[in-house]
Amino acid sequence: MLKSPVSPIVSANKASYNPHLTSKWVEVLVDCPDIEGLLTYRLPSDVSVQPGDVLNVPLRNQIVGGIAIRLRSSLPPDLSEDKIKEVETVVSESLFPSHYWELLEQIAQYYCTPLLSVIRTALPPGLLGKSQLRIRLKPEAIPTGAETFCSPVAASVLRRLQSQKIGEYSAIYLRNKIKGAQRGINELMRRGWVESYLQQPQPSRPKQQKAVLLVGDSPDLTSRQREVLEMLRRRGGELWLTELLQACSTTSSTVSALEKKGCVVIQAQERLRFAETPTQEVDRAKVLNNAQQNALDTILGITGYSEVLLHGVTGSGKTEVYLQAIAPRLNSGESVLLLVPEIGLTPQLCDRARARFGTQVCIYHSGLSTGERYDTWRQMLTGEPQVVIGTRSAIFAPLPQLGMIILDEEHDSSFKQNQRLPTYHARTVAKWRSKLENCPLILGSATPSLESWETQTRPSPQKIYLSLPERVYSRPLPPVSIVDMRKELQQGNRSIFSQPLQTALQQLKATRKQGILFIPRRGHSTFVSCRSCGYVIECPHCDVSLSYHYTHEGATQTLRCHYCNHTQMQPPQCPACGSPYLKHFGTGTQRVKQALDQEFPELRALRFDSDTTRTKGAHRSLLNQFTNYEADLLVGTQMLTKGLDIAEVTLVAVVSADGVLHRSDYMAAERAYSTLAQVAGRAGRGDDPGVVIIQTYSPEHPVIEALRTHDYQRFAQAELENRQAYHYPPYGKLILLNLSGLDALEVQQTATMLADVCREMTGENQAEILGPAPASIMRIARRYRWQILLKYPPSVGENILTELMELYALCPKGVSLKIDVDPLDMG
Ligand SMILES: Nc1ncnc2c1ncn2[C@@H]1O[C@H](COP(=O)(O)OP(=O)(O)OP(=O)(O)O)[C@@H](O)[C@H]1O
Ligand SMILES: [Zn+2]
Ligand SMILES: [Zn+2]
Repeated sequence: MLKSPVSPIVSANKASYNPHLTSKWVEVLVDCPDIEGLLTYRLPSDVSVQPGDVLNVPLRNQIVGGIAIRLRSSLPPDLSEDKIKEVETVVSESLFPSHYWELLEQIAQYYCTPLLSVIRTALPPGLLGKSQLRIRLKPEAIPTGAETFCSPVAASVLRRLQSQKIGEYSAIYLRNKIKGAQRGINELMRRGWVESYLQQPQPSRPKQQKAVLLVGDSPDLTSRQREVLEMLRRRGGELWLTELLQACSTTSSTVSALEKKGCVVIQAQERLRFAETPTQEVDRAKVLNNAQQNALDTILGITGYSEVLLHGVTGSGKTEVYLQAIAPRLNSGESVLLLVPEIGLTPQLCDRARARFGTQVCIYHSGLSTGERYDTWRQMLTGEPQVVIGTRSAIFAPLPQLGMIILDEEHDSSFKQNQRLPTYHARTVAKWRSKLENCPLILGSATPSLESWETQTRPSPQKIYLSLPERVYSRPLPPVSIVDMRKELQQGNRSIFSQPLQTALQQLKATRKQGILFIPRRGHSTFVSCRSCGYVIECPHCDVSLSYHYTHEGATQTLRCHYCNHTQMQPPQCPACGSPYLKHFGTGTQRVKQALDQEFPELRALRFDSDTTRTKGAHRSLLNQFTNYEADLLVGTQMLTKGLDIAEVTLVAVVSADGVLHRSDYMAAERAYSTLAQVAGRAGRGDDPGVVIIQTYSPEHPVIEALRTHDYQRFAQAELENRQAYHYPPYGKLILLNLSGLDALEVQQTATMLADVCREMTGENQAEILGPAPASIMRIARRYRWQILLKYPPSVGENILTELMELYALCPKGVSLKIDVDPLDMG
């Protein structure tokens, strides 16, 4: 167990210890963006509070929402008792699932992050701000003459509530109208005559719309009103108000007149969250093949926690196994978390899940608006069985009855947060969470991360390896041919496309099949340099060259920084020597598309990269165009590697593998293998067999060799041997300290100082401390960057984590420190 860097949360479910007997104070996370830390409040003697309860507390003459984080039996010395205000009410008890706070605390400890930052990452913004406490009568519990039993103030609250037909008011209203109302409310609650509840939020505007429902008829209607009813009847008895008004060219007063006559009901309804989703067909479970059935049976047989690695080659039907494993969980009232690397890239998965489970599917990711995230959260808290499909941050989904966690494409590095604290990996958090919840964790991939692979090599009853070695219907994996681009050049071929690729492209049109061209980079060219003096145009704010962007004939030629997004026009001459001869090096998606247009004008190509998919729904619409055969080729970056299942794709070509092969960090080979194997896996998923062509200047590279033979195991084994030799993960642990600041010298000096502190802290033998050294890109967005890498045996790591927290306090104001535990991006 980790030592806690902060005083531990009193866990709500430790029955042996009753915290509110000894605790007089509670630390509260208040819903107020400009307040950084926790605020301390006094606990009223008659109120019991547990961590995780939602409270109302006074703040600056207002009552605001807050979450009880920690109970305290004594005050910190710097707080004086008379300054402290009292908790107003408990709005909602145990809003969060029981192990939720333990999980957050574990994350804070492991990722060297203040608990508060973890909470802010986990909870959607405004969770508390929008919650409004309402008080309602429980008429069945109120005896006759109730008023005479209670205090005057309670009686006046009671009367006020009874005066209202629905018997309820917001707490704020009552407090405004009745002096001392809170005391009265508390008393009524104790007597069980009223209850409080959190008002459901008003869902954010675009989703809430007025619908008109046809409910009856009436003999005295105007002809206009009849028309409206007739329209409703013809359209199935239900229409959005706006559509109805438009269809009948009438005004809302006509419709409200109809409502008064009892013919229609106007109702605010939630417009389906995914308005862009086409209406779903119902999808039934497929008959599984033997390997799938075996995997499913094993998963269904698991009780409690187990870590399952579902290793299925591309197109082996992993998704079908997930879906069939989810169904019984839902039926037994449990919920399931299905994490995917990027939601925009998996419209197919979301559609399939919706077609199977309908409205029980809930999509959660950080691209949702604040309102949408909030609504989805509230929906999850209800405890209704549901499948939450989401990205990394959905691991924090507050599902009360969690029955299973699935990570699809578990090898994908987007599961790791590397920008902000906590730098958590959703897979690591998923392991903790499924242990806490005592439920299975399914890790699915065609190219498992070496970490997950290695875990399986150490047998344990709670580790299960399942393999789907074949594609569905025993379709073959596509043969992979490697093209040596050096030879192409020798043979005088200067095109981006090798001879074999040209032939394949020509056949595509003839056979009416489709292809995918993978290019590691977006933009046109990676850099622009001067032919006369060699000057390379760089970003003014970062130490990187600018990429050349040129989308089509006649478009503006711009230069853009892919790190800070600085954009400028391409200068007409070299800024250094004035020569007009600037050359574009490297090949990006735009350039490939242009070359295609020139060399294969009969092929229609669509560009699929982060430049063309910036707008909401763009992924889906581009993929729709492609599946509707409005294009022959999809030309794109990394995005192509994830989950595309398009039957007509028979050709996959990697235009240049070198861009992914040659990177300097220890993960480079693993990342290259999985990226290229995943792209290759898009070919031949339908009835027609596929082919894969990989163009490279390094055909002898071991990654390329392994791809040629689809031999993941051999690749994994060889790569693990490398890792072991150099004590890299999974045989060693890494922590990367990233420092950055505007003042180059200050950053460097701080880095030197921190490295010394680390050396003292960890002692000899325990850890290897590498650096300080400038980051591989030393300046990004004007900030200078230095790094220190800690490398240590897995066994000693956890004590270090606690001590590392102290480093934050050592940094001067101008230098920010980010501690990245288990870094994947060494940049
Ligand atoms: N038992 C089955 N019978 C018929 N078709 C199936 C079966 N299982 C899966 N399929 C279909 O096979 C295709 C590939 O399945 P799926 O997308 O689940 O593969 P996958 O293993 O997730 O692939 P990848 O990892 O490459 O994305 C899908 O179109 C799916 O509908
Ligand atoms: Zn020049
Ligand atoms: Zn820049």
